[in-house]
Amino acid sequence: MSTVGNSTNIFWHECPVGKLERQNLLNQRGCVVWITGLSGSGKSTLACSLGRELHSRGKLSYVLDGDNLRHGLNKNLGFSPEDRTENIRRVGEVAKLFADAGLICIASLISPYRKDRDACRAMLPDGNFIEVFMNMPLEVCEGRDPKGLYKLARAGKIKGFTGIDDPYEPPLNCEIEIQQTDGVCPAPNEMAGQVASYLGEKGFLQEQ
Ligand SMILES: Nc1ncnc2c1ncn2[C@@H]1O[C@H](COP(=O)(O)OS(=O)(=O)O)[C@@H](OP(=O)(O)O)[C@H]1O
Ligand SMILES: Nc1ncnc2c1ncn2[C@@H]1O[C@H](COP(=O)(O)OP(=O)(O)O)[C@@H](O)[C@H]1O
Repeated sequence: MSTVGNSTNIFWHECPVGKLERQNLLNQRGCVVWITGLSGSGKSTLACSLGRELHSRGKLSYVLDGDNLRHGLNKNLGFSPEDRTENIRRVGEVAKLFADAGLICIASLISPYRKDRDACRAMLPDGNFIEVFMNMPLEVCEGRDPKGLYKLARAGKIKGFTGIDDPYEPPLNCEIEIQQTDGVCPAPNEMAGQVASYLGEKGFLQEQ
């Protein structure tokens, strides 16, 4: 195809070393673990704990954290619905490249809109987008409030804060759900273990 989006007269260049060869080199399979949930639900905590767990098993992963990416790649974006959609689209595209590189890419973003997450899922081969829903009640997230943002949002000092005056659409068909048992949240290493077990069962932690 020579026209894509606003680009005309462009051509795809195939490289001689492909995804399969990279995966064989790494003895793993590339995929995207997409962690979604409210601010304070534990997305970054799970992402880091999973990264550590995979590293200890000799598996190469990389964390794409929403907050961090807004310091660089996405620093021209705010929190309007359009900007959030563009934020998710860009991270979806980057995550797809990491998965193609053979890595286990861990993306942790609020990603509040279902259609945006589904668009990222559609970028990847079937089964290679693993959606993890941090299903923590708003009261728990607000009670943690490590950055004091809920307090500011309640005081009207931040407008359009997810869960307060901006929507969060929970996944309908996620692969993994992390939730409390009897009001207790699983410890970070338990959450990471749950995701790592899923990756193992699905064959991502070995070459094909
Ligand atoms: N209005 C508003 N709503 C939600 N969050 C806000 C807002 N303003 C700033 N923040 C901070 O930005 C972090 C979320 O960035 P994301 O890129 O993950 O958001 S999104 O996916 O585009 O919705 C989020 O980080 P986490 O707490 O780690 O989720 C907040 O620290
Ligand atoms: N499983 C957990 N158990 C107890 N506290 C947690 C857990 N996960 C996260 N936290 C705490 O909750 C707060 C928010 O976690 P964080 O990972 O920054 O959330 P998010 O990235 O979704 O905003 C932090 O203070 C963190 O230490």
